[in-house]
Amino acid sequence: MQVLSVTSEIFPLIKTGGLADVTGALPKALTRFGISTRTLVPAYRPLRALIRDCPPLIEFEDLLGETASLYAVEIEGLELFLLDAPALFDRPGGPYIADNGHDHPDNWRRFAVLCLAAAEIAAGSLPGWQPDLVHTHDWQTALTSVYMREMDCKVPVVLTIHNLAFQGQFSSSLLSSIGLPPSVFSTECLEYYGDICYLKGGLMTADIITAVSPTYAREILTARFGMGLEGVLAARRSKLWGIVNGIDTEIWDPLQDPHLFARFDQKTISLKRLNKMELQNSFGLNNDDGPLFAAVTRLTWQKGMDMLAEAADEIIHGGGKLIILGQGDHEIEEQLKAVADRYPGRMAVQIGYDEETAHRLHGGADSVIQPSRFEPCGLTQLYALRYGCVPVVARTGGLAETIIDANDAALSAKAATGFQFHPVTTEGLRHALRRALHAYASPKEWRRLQIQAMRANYSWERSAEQYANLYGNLVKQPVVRKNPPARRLLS
Ligand SMILES: Nc1ncnc2c1ncn2[C@@H]1O[C@H](COP(=O)(O)OP(=O)(O)O[C@H]2O[C@H](CO)[C@@H](O)[C@H](O)[C@H]2O)[C@@H](O)[C@H]1O
Repeated sequence: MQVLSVTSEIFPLIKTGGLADVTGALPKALTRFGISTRTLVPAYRPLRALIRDCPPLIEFEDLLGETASLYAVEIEGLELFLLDAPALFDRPGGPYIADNGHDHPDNWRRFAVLCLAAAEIAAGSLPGWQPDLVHTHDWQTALTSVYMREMDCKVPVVLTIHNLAFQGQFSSSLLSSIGLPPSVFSTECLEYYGDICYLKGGLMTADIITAVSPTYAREILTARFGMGLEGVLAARRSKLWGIVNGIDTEIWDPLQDPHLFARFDQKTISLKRLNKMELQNSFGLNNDDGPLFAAVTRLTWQKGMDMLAEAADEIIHGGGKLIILGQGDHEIEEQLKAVADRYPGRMAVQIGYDEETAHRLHGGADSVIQPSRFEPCGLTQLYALRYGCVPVVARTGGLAETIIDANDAALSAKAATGFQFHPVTTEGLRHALRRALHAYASPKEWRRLQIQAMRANYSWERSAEQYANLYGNLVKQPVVRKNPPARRLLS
């Protein structure tokens, strides 16, 4: 089966968050089911070197008035189509945000062009290759299925929601500029409170919708987590599935990780201490026996990092230390830095995005904290499990279903892998941190939690099979089945 995945980011080429991890890992995991994926991604400025000496596969003469070229390249086992539209993608800044910290003002146009190119490919524009199925991700690529419907292209489409908070909502006056007829400006398609909403268009026109965990798939049907789209999702409920993300166990492997000072596995977990010391030294923290907590995340309200700023004293007064790596809302960055200034030698904050430090933090920290107010799946807690960090997480979304709380029953069943808290408040977080500090004080109990965490299996194997089954049902091609099919969401 041939699949066209359409995405605005993909690891290792361009990443701002978990979306890239998933779009980079899933194609590799799907190959064992006979599924071959080609991924369409914009040729952003840092990626243009990859196409310098390649001839284009085809030229698009008019994608919403832009000329663009399509290149095929293979990188680290990923087959990519790079869409080179220099006026839209060859510029400074990140995929979504300009150097001035604001969204690129023409994001509506940049991602519409990406979607239109995807639809053209799906409809057969490429000589010798046409996908059996298209897989889109989040609002940036959700318009693909709208364009496909307008072209009467019948190739089935799966749309994955990684985060419903980002919807691609723009003025309805732009409709003709994205080449769509007035008929799509209806509640059945793009219309959303008088505006146009790219994600809604995708939700209404994709054949199947997936959310990145079964819990999140249920949550988004409620007003609390549905972000205004709960009604749309309810209308499409029979097409909505939840499949939990996996992790790339080659890139996130404590035994092979090139970024670690000391590599380890379950048997040699005591070596983790060396990473902790190296980390504490490099961040200017004291090298005492207290537990080292870490957080690697966007510093935003979603991720609850303001709550962590308020609860950090619980860690410090309990004898622990804390390192935070992240960037995001200026206010939360300043709030965290101000707390760190109060606790020299015990708390450090690194503002920025740094893949290597993220690995080192997982390699050395005793615990990773993820106090998200909502979390579709979450990957950091899965990396934490694999690296023997005992996670402290909010009981929401994918966090609720991937971490087994260390309550009495789970402890005696030797199943516990971390600490959950609910309600998701600063007080709730403080309570969970106290529980973690208490557990750390018993080395035997802590070691057991670490080993149980490391035994949890969140590789892509099972989840990729669930995607393969969904694809197989849509294109009516059997795939190799090893586990039961994905759970459909019924009532
Ligand atoms: N400052 C920093 N430096 C280095 N690395 C950093 C970093 N900040 C974050 N990261 C990395 O970015 C990724 C974040 O992924 P998450 O899944 O935790 O959240 P995100 O909200 O981006 O993803 C959304 O999509 C994913 C994928 O579906 C869902 O799991 C998630 O719930 C949803 O919100 C991880 O690989 C993490 O290590």
